[in-house]
Amino acid sequence: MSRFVLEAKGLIRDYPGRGGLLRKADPVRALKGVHLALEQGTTLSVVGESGCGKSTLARILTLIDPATAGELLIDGQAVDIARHRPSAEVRRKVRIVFQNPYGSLNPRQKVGDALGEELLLNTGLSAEERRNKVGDMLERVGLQRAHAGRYPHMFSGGQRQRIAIARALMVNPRILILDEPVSALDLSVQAKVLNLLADLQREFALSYIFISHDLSVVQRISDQVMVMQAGEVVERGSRDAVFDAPSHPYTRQLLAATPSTDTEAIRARLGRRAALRAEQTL
Ligand SMILES: Nc1ncnc2c1ncn2[C@@H]1O[C@H](COP(=O)(O)OP(=O)(O)OP(=O)(O)O)[C@@H](O)[C@H]1O
Repeated sequence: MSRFVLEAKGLIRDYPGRGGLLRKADPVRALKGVHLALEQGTTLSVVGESGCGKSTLARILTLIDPATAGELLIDGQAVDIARHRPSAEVRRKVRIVFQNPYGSLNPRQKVGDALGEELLLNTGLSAEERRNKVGDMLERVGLQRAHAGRYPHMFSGGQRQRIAIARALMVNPRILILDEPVSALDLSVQAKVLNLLADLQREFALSYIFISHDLSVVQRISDQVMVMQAGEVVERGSRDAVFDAPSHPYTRQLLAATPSTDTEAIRARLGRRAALRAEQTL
């Protein structure tokens, strides 16, 4: 059996170009042959600036959108990436959490119903068993059983993201695709949600693809990091290798431009490396 829970090979995604009246526009190639391999129980972060193709990649890995070409393997088994909707099996194994839980939760549906619906669609549990499981999961993500009767607007942003994570976990997935999951949250709330994700990963042996433009967040959560620029992977490696000794100029540029105080240490190290390199070339 493959040691990778998720593998993508040569993923290509073309979007139709926006043409004018007189000319047909060329397609936009958002992914230009992306490879990735996610090991069981680890976190692989995908970083890069807006427009580099991160969300396109997330949507293909969850089979929300089809790829134009390439291969995708889940637990070593090839899945059909030309499909527009994931099969029930893939939907159970790979779940996505978006940046804005408000957008992904139905404002008119009680939280308990949103979570219970996952069990109704994917399991044969009775109403009482579903209620119990929903209550357990709400508690597990730091909320209360009674919160099941409330609507999404009655929660803070951080709580709503906990609800989105709980919903993603209802059917015991193996892989979570986290698409900028803390980018809309205040720094202190970010830290709590990141801690929750780390605890859940250990407890449920989850594997994460963590998509973010924020290097200080990526540094906290990742095992492996891959850097994307304009639809291509320009650098990949362990977190420490990428942060301590970035080999691609674009990665160095991203690190140098990261403003958060959290990354003072990164920049200090980068400065030390750059100084060392400069000394060596003298
Ligand atoms: N539906 C679409 N039609 C045409 N082009 C698209 C479409 N969706 C994305 N693109 C283009 O594909 C490229 C990658 O976009 P994508 O949204 O995946 O990037 P991203 O790194 O997730 O950016 P952001 O963080 O801003 O969401 C961009 O050039 C974008 O303009």
